[in-house]
Amino acid sequence: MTIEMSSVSFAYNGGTKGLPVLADVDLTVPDGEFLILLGPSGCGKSTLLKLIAGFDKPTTGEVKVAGKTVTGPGKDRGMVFQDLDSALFQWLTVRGNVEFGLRMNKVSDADRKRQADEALRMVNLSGHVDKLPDELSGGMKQRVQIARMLAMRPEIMLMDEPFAALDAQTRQMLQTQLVTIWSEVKRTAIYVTHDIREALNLGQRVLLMSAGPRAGIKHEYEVPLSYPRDQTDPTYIDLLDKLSKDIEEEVTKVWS
Ligand SMILES: Nc1ncnc2c1ncn2[C@@H]1O[C@H](COP(=O)(O)OP(=O)(O)OP(=O)(O)O)[C@@H](O)[C@H]1O
Repeated sequence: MTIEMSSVSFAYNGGTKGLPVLADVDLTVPDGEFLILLGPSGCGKSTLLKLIAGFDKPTTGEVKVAGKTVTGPGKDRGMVFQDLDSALFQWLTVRGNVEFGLRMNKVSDADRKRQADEALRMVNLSGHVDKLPDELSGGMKQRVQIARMLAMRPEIMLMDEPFAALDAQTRQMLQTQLVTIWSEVKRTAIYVTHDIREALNLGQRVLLMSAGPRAGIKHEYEVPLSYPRDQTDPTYIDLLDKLSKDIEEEVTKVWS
């Protein structure tokens, strides 16, 4: 599904306090794209994602999904959060967590089992369905979150720094797995990160956000490389260099 944002501004508390976090954001995400939102801490990446998810409403402007104005959350959009512990129901098993949304939506027993099994297979957790979140590593918890989203079969997958709290090796392994899943399900994906290599390993397009307040999209970079990304490819190295300089400029603004 295509996502369109036109002249979107957003201020917490409806703009009564302080400056808007986001100002005049125009953005089109074509159906099936893997898009990265990259930017300095606090610039408004999560806020932008929440506007697409429908958790918040733009103060001005409009967000459309498949041509329809977003007025709240919907089954067409699934979300994965950064938080390792509060995102999962601690009292439910892996299967219980993955099936939760399907139960809420009154999906039949047979379909619920089939959709959950398929999602668990995609994240390689089929052998851990009876474990509780407490018994899982950080990487496994994030795979449960991804499975929970996949089981609902959303048209749009929204991911807010899902691997940020994980060690480098696990993060790289999950990046590879995520690209495989995205290639299989062929859905639109928007992924928030402040890690430049992660952006280049995952995205077909990387949007660099400017420092807030009144943040917007500063530059966009196409990543014309096949998966898995070869980090020694001159194009990869060139993009890494450009993005590093560009983001450093924005981080400097935050601290000056
Ligand atoms: N619920 C809220 N109420 C008021 N201000 C908020 C709220 N949530 C976020 N903010 C502020 O909005 C700005 C953007 O926050 P946001 O979380 O979108 O940034 P981010 O780019 O995702 O940051 P990070 O990379 O650190 O997660 C920040 O200045 C933040 O303090």
